[in-house]
Amino acid sequence: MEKLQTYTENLAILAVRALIEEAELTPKPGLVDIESTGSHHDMSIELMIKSAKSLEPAFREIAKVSYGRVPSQELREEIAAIGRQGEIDMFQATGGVNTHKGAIWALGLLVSSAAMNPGETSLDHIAKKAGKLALFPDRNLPQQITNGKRVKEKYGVNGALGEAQQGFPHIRNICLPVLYDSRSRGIKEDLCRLNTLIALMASLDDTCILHRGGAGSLIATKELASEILILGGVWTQTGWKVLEELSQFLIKCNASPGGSADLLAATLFLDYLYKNNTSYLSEFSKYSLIRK
Ligand SMILES: CC(C)(COP(=O)(O)OP(=O)(O)OC[C@H]1O[C@@H](n2cnc3c(N)ncnc32)[C@H](O)[C@@H]1O)[C@@H](O)C(=O)NCCC(=O)NCCS
Ligand SMILES: Nc1ncnc2c1ncn2[C@@H]1O[C@H](COP(=O)(O)OP(=O)(O)OP(=O)(O)O)[C@@H](O)[C@H]1O
Repeated sequence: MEKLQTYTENLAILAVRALIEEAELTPKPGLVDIESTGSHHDMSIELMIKSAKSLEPAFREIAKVSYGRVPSQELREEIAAIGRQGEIDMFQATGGVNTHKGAIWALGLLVSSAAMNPGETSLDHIAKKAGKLALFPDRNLPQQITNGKRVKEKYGVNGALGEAQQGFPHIRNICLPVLYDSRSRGIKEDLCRLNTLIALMASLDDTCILHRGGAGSLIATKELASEILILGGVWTQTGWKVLEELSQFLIKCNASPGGSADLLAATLFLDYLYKNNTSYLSEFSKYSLIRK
């Protein structure tokens, strides 16, 4: 019983920590970070941190109900109800600003999957099992039109739902390999994470960018991000110059890669599981690496 409590508690703490570390990563093109609010006029770093912390009870509850279970229709709907309560908690904490809706979705599913199989060390399996859960329909989903639904219909892209249902291919095939490859070159951790974000932006059909900036913005974002990678990464002088160009471009068209930010946070969460094998992490001190 005590072990279960420690484990589910730790998963929730790590999910919040991933959100805070994503927000604090600086610089990030178009997104909220420590030095800039990017293309978001109603957000700040303080608001992002407050929002992240407000989500801990929802993640804890998701971990608790998922513990030792397998993906099923019943579990899917239980998680959806908790996720929606998490959204309410977020809006309450932020005074109505959508700081983390997409992140609740991705991290909620991954927390659930990690709790289903305590001790699972394959990040691939955790991401794929989260995808199996997302394949069950949520029959209680409110029938409201969202920004994501609008652009998915208009441009025929997958969006957050498709990414999850496919078992998070961007995390498995791009983020984790890029993050680990960058680290193996001895690059500073912040730059490894930033390069991972850029690799995501070069490939993801981010409905946040499509909704605010249209197809032209998404194409240009992907091109500039790809150029950074071709130039050798954000740590090269020429790569850094294009990164600055990308930031200016996103601000100019008021677009933001919110979906990529969510998947970076989800990658960091999986990375903590890998590094710490959290199943029995008992000495973890709450938010130990998080700035006050
Ligand atoms: C599937 C969700 C994200 C709704 O998606 P939809 O595209 O309709 O909505 P919306 O535009 O409001 O939000 C999408 C968000 O996803 C992120 N995103 C955008 N593009 C992508 C992408 N290609 N891949 C991943 N995430 C993306 C962005 O942050 C964006 O803001 C989700 O909110 C939902 O269905 N929630 C119900 C609660 C639930 O089932 N929770 C279970 C896990 S907690
Ligand atoms: N550091 C970050 N900065 C900004 N957005 C982030 C960050 N991290 C994650 N996000 C994601 O970006 C999404 C918010 O993007 P955006 O404001 O474009 O969405 P929206 O509310 O659908 O659009 P709009 O604000 O135009 O109505 C959140 O759901 C969140 O999950």
